[in-house]
Amino acid sequence: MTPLLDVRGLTKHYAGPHGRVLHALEDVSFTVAAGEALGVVGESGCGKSTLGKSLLRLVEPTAGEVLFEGEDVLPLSRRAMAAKRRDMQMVFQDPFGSLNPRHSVGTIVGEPLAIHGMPGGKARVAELLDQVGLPADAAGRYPHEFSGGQRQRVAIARALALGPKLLVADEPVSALDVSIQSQIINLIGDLRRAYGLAMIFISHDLSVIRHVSDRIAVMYLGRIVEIGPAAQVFEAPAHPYTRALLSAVPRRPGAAQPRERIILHGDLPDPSSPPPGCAFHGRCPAAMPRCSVEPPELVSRHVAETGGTAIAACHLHEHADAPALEPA
Ligand SMILES: Nc1ncnc2c1ncn2[C@@H]1O[C@H](COP(=O)(O)OP(=O)(O)OP(=O)(O)O)[C@@H](O)[C@H]1O
Repeated sequence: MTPLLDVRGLTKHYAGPHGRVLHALEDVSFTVAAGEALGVVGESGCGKSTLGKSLLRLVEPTAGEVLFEGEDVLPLSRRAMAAKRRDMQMVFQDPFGSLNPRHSVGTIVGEPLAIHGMPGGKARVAELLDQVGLPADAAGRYPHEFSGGQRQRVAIARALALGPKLLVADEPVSALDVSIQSQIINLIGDLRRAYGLAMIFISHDLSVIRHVSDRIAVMYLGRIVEIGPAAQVFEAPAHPYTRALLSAVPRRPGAAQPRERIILHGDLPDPSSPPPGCAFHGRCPAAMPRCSVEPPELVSRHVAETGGTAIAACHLHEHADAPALEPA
């Protein structure tokens, strides 16, 4: 069956410092099925936002394909792409910057309907506000009258107005108080189920990603280094980078033993001069000599210990007789 979204070799280069090429996104491939939630996680600067924006062409990718329902959206004219955005919507991190302060909430939520000539008007806006848990009189008020969490509800209502099939949520709760974050995460989950929405949920925070994802992609320096079902990635992470990220997340209550904390030394390398070989080798506790020379491919390998399949870009995983990783 054709996946809803099929991303192939997606690459985005920016102009970097001193005339260099900044490799923000490098040869990224994955699929998302209708109704599925893919979490994308990685440190600041690894290319998560560039990925989200590239899918909707809010930045223009340098190379690759973004097949939405089997059709590559990258060659589409500006006009055809604008029409396609009925099906592909995005919610951003900053609920303060992403809403026009001069427009009432009713105008903001209703604008996509008006632009696309969709019927419904005020009644549909009222329905959307109700669905995101805002009072009916919110339509006549302005963004500054609302808290951060309420503004994010407005942004979500606007994104849902056209009945999209895919929602890209880029750090949608990172700017909010922790007490509000779970309310918005629950709201997104409820709406996703109600609308049968597929979602790409971008976050640097694995404990947030865990709650919302069917599958998880872990990014490092512009590439996916591990991807798989959420339970597999959480319970038996295959890539040493994933293991390090997870070691900082408290285990579920009742888990047998705490994870040993893996401290990563150094920073994310400079994406305008990526290291040779595996980009993670300089920080990797399991690095071997070949890691600094040969870039690893994303390969899948059956993990006897868990009975699952790990898909990771790591030389440790290229051979069936590779040494087993310790249970995470
Ligand atoms: N418009 C731009 N021009 C030049 N470089 C850019 C631009 N946007 C992003 N970058 C660079 O691309 C790399 C990836 O950035 P991106 O924002 O996609 O990462 P991220 O994982 O979303 O990080 P964060 O969570 O901090 O936003 C970074 O090195 C960033 O500095």
